[in-house]
Amino acid sequence: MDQLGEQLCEAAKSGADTNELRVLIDSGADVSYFDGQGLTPLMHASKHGHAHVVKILLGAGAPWNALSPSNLSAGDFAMEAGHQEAFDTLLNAGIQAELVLGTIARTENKKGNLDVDYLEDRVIFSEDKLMDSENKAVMMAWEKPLMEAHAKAVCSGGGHILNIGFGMGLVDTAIQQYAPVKHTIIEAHPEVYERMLHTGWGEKDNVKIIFGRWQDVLPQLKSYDGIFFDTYGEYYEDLREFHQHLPVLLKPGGIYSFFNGLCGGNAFFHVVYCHLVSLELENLGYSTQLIPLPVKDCLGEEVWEGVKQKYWQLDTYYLPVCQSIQDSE
Ligand SMILES: C[S@@+](CC[C@H](N)C(=O)[O-])C[C@H]1O[C@@H](n2cnc3c(N)ncnc32)[C@H](O)[C@@H]1O
Repeated sequence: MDQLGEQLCEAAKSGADTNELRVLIDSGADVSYFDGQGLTPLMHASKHGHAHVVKILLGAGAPWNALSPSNLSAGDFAMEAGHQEAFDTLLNAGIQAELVLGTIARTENKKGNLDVDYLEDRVIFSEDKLMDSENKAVMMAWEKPLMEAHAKAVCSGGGHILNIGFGMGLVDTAIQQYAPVKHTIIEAHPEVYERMLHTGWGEKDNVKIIFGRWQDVLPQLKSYDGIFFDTYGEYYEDLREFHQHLPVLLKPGGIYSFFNGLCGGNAFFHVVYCHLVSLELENLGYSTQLIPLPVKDCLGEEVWEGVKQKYWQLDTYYLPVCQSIQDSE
């Protein structure tokens, strides 16, 4: 047991004054210390709403994204207890750190894992899911209501719709219900593509399928009234890269949306990433509205049977609806 670390945890818990904290830190107390409960000084301060302590610890280099044994971060503790000032301070720290380092999403892809060779591996189709060769879910049927809501958003202006990532075809089936003038689908996995052809997607009058990675087929694309993005085995960086192309791909007045599974295993990290992606889109000239959709009821434990990783563990899904800031004014 580290005496100074323990003392710092106690001081953080009791909301000690600035001097006391400084003396401890200057004497070498480890701001990243985990006590017997697996909690850091920052988690203790956040849990008890001592915003001044949170600021000092963050300033001294305490990691904002450390996790407790139950996978909660300091921000989760502040959020759960309703400590607004501590929460805002941690949120700001998280956004700043991720803007500079992008540490979480660079090591985690959409479904929360590293999947470099996904496009070369076999996939397994079943009625309620599409899995990769390691039994990680590429797409699951519980997302159907979400996909229907995404389709409604991107089809709101009619016209020409682009969807990236066919998966189980849930969003594309929903898009078809809006009878778009033209419906372009990009799919990169050979077996998913084959299945699209087998199930008649290649024969629909208004559908154009482009086989390949979106990164490679960009020169074949036009501009669209609605765009949806939902790939697998990619990182936040890929989503960011895709966003750089929006000014060319999205027509004036168009609507863009994407599957918002960012850090879907941790409520606070998810909030950080919702802010981050909105900020980055704003820098490109797009406003983002996040529409809350409750998902708790369609996500019982049985849904995850046979699936290697739960890529979504939160009660509410925030559906992004993005449009040019000029259009939204
Ligand atoms: C999560 S699923 C999409 C689910 C779909 N939204 C639905 O409603 O069923 C992701 C799909 O993106 C495809 N994909 C992965 N990387 C891609 C890329 N770089 N370009 C195009 N498609 C990609 C995968 O093969 C998979 O079919």
